[in-house]
Amino acid sequence: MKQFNHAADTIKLDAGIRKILSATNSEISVHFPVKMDDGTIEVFNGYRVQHNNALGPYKGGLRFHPAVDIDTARALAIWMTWKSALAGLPYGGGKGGVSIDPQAYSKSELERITRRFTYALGENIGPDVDIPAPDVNTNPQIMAWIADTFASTKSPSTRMLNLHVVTGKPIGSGGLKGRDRATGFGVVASIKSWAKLKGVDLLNKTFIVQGFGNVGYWASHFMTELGAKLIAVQDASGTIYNESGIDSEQLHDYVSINNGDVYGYEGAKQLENNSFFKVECDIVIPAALSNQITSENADEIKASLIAEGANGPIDTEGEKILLAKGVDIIPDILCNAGGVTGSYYEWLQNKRSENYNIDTVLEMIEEKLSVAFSKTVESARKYKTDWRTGAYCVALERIQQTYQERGVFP
Ligand SMILES: NC(=O)C1=CN([C@@H]2O[C@H](COP(=O)(O)OP(=O)(O)OC[C@H]3O[C@@H](n4cnc5c(N)ncnc54)[C@H](OP(=O)(O)O)[C@@H]3O)[C@@H](O)[C@H]2O)C=CC1
Ligand SMILES: O=C(O)CCC(=O)C(=O)O
Repeated sequence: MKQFNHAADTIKLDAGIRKILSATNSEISVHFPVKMDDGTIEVFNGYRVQHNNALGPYKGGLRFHPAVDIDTARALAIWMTWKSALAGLPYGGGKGGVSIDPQAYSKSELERITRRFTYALGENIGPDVDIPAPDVNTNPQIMAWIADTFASTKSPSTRMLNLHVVTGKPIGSGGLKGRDRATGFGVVASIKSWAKLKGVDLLNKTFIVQGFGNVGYWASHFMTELGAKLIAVQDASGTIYNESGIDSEQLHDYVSINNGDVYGYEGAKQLENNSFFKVECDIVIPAALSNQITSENADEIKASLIAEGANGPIDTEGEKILLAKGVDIIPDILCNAGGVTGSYYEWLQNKRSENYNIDTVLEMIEEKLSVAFSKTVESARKYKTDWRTGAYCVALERIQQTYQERGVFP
């Protein structure tokens, strides 16, 4: 809300629209029972927050993590509204999840948890209402279970018209070729735009990545393709470092047989967790959770660029320190918008019964992000402000325009 208020002041946002955007439209909290493998019943807490739908159906991921609660879902839903608006997509913002550690459950328990959660959400989601997608600890398999459960509540004649209730599905179930890499690809597309703007050659530039899941791995993959060198990675299991470079593909193979963890990878040495952000490098890519860079560690960062793959990785105090040091920050709502943009093309291909090829998808994502990057930089120049505020201003102006054209009530 601090970020929103600052941008709202900057563009002198209409007072009524400011009130509307300061509140969420709805906050759904469900408690649903699931039978465990041993026959006992557990009751889970799930959330879906729908912030605003002035531009189109609510859109945003579902997270399965012990830290998910209504506040997390609210912050993430609000960011989705700005992100979709900035990328020029016909969506509003929503986000949600279930408060669980998925590692504590078997695959069949996770399937039942996902299906009961979907059932509990009922008509609050739908292809033209609110369209979930993958986020932390959720994946194409989970999306397929959601699509199947949601569609099975419809009459047989309309079942197939409901599968795009979620994006990020497996390819065989209407998923988009390239949605798996869309967010990491978009992070690197934004870094390329930054490099072009600043006249920086990315060849041999060093980078570090926090989080080596979907976003962290694919960002590393595309950075490596450009000739940049990955030198440190941190995930929940620990921190690894090799100044001569870490092979992102080998690490990915290792992680996939090591319970998702980078810890123990032989091609690098282990570091203390609190040394991660101190690593001497050119670019930092946070791709894990929120509030990782704060007033406690912002001063330790030596890079000239932070590309926010994660949502909200830098808190407002940490950001002030970084901006004062002259560090460039590509804000989350721009930098990680490749994911929701890929989701948009999946939704569109489902609606149109089409099947895009991967080169077309990546081209379309890069084009949208390059436009969003230019608009952000222009807006920051116009309002003499930082890039995050510039990006918010673009998003808020678009939403303000729609309210002013249509009247206050969507
Ligand atoms: N998936 C998408 O399309 C999009 C994701 N995002 C954002 O990107 C971020 C990552 O999402 P995604 O890659 O999908 O999620 P994944 O679940 O695929 O990966 C999450 C990664 O974060 C690591 N992690 C978790 N907790 C910590 C911690 N305390 N310290 C360091 N690392 C940690 C995990 O480590 P471990 O495996 O050891 O638990 C894992 O490597 C999130 O902020 C998400 O909201 C943004 C836009 C789209
Ligand atoms: O793909 C989507 O719809 C949303 C992705 C997401 O949750 C995000 O951008 O944070």
